[in-house]
Amino acid sequence: MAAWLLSRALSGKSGGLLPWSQVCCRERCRTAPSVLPALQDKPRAASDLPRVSVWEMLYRMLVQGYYNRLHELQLYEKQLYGPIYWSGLKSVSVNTAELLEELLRKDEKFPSRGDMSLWTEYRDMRGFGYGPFTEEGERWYKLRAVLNKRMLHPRDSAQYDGVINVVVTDFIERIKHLRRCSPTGNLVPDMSNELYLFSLEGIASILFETRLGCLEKEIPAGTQEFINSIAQMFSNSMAVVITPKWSRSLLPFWGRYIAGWEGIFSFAKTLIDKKMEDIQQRVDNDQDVEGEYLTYLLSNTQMSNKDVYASVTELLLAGVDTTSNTLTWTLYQLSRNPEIQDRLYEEVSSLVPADRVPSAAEVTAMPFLRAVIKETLRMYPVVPMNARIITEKPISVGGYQFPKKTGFTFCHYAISHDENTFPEPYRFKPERWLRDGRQRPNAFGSIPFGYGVRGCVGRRIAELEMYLVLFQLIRHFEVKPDPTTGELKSINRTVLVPDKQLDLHFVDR
Ligand code: HEM
Repeated sequence: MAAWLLSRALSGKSGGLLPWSQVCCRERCRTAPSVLPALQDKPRAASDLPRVSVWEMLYRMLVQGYYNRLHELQLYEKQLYGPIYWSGLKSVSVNTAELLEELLRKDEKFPSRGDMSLWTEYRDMRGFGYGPFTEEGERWYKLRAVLNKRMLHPRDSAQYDGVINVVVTDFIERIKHLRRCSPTGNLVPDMSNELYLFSLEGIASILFETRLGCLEKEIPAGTQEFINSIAQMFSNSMAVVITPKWSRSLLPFWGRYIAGWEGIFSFAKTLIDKKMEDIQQRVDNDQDVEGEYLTYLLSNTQMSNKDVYASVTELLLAGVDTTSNTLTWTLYQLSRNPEIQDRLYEEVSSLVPADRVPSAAEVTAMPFLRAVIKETLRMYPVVPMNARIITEKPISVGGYQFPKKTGFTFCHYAISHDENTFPEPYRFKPERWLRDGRQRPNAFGSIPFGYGVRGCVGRRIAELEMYLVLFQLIRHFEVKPDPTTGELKSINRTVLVPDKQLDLHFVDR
């Protein structure tokens, strides 16, 4: 997901880049504004704000090597320039919860994150439609109205607990198998990879209504090719953004990038076409058409096939790395905080009898389980920055007046590490989210799924997947760190990922 962030960062339209630099900041530190006092009635001109030039951004990213720590740059820039500043020519970085709230409450009817040409070009070439990520304006609005049904409301997503629980059960079996293969009998190497396979299998079983075999001992060849295609598309995206169009026939990146998309779409299309044939057969035989999400899209809506291909593919791409990396960070933190893990175990083992798997209603009613995921997403917002372009009219934010078409970059990572909102921001403290009489943090301090009508459509599914798998993992195993792993740092690969492999011990309860 988040291709738009990649292209914005590199085109200088975004706020989030790098360093901890030695670049002289003395002057800027003196001039960094705070937000204007509410008493000042006349908004100031946007040109009064400090500005990070495109060259500074490039220097920090390429020379100082912060290209993969864009989230850390948000913290540094806040010190340097204050809570709101220009990044490049067209984008303004917003770096406090209060300003973020002010801006998002003024968001438009058809919110836009900006240029998505990195993804739309392939769809245009092949005549596919656009999905929820790439579509804009009224067409996007209508598309979301269709996609939201059966997905966004907790009541709708709850119906997938059976499908997800089957995948979770297979995942637990896989963990047991991997443990047996290790010299100590309980070590599972490379949890990020395992959780990626789990997340792909989980979301595909909802979207395609079929199993891909990611959790089998031998992953089927077609599924492996699909996984490789996704990796190929993402790994060539950066090169495609930074190299000029004229070089596409000379350099290998564009060809590989397109080949990645071809593999992704052809796999998705095959599965969707097959489902369509099944539905047609049932209709021809006067049988009821029953099914999950894909059946709903194919049989109950006005969507054309090419729109279904695009939407299902985009939902799938958005739903794998996000969920799997959040789970990776959760297990990492739980392994290092045994007292928090014990408290979670107490909750999961006391609320559901040991001989059955939990339902959606049961896991969503577990306050500590929910708090653990919420705290993980605060510390490691898997989408560490986001964006909006306000296209229709001028807008004032923080006492400054911006012309229409101004882009805004949201510094989610820095905002969710602001110690004014979250005391001890670098400590994993799920209890800060409990509704037990304590004061709740500012809601805009951590909005990992975005906000408003353009917010994450898969949020409820993602939460359900994460609750169900975490429940089973913690009920079955005590998760312990492997001493060779040490401390993990987060790096930015459009989503926040660990800088090295995470191996964990799974000891039977
Ligand atoms: C931990 C898991 C996830 C996180 C943290 C996450 C986060 C986000 C964020 C921050 C956005 C941008 C929202 C905005 O601009 O206001 C987004 C958009 C989106 N997400 Fe998720 N997401 C997750 C899982 C999923 C899953 C499982 C799916 C698919 C079922 C999904 C599908 C999408 C789609 C399609 C969009 C674009 C929506 C639009 O533009 O209308 N996400 N997500």
